[in-house]
Amino acid sequence: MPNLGVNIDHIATIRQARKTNEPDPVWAAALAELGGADCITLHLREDRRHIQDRDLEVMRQTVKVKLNLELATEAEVVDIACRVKPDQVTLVPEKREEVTTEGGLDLVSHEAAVARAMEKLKEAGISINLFLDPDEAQIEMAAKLKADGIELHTGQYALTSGKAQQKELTRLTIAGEQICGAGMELLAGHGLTYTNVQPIAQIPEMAELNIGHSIVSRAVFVGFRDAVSEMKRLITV
Ligand SMILES: CC(=O)[C@@H](O)[C@H](O)COP(=O)(O)O
Ligand SMILES: NCC(=O)COP(=O)(O)O
Repeated sequence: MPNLGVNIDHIATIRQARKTNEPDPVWAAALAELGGADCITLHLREDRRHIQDRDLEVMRQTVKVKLNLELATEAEVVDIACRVKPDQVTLVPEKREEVTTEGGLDLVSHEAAVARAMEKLKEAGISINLFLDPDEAQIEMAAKLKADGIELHTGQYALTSGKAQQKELTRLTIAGEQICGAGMELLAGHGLTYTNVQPIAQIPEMAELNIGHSIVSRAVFVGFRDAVSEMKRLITV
């Protein structure tokens, strides 16, 4: 049964719509813990469209479960991570103009940049995951770089249905076998919802799912703690 990582970025998206101080993602993190979250995930984007440096600093002091920071390989954010020391980082690709993360890292083309970032983060004693598409060559490269874990990008699975979605699930399952076979931890996330999460949670050896947008959306109507509890129940049946 996987752990639940709750991504609180989009609480900060609402706050940044007015550039004020509410709603506070720090409150959301506390309520997520009360609702059963095993990990709090936040993404410090280069353009600071949602999470701000202050959010990371305060959460480092207040979050009692695992703190997972998503970041690109840019030196500026890598240096922040090395200073603040979250328990875990997940290196992700970033395009300034994208609405949301559109795919996994391309390790084959960006090996040097990823290796540079990993070296600094390792020196700071932080566990490192890479956010990848379910692609054999990418996973092989991640093993070569000695990543601690791989978070599989489930965005394509989430965007499809029927046979196409089944095919994506098979790709993710095969990638999961490769990841575990190489001794890395298996995680997954992006676009997961209350209706599509269960087949992903049942992939053998799935250690953790990171889920944000769908939980924040439901929380608007039922409250954050209940929205998290409901997701936790779904992935642990
Ligand atoms: C890498 C990833 O999947 C997350 O960062 C998540 O999607 C929330 O952040 P964005 O919506 O800004 O991509
Ligand atoms: N890495 C995926 C994540 O943290 C949450 O993605 P989403 O559920 O907001 O699409």
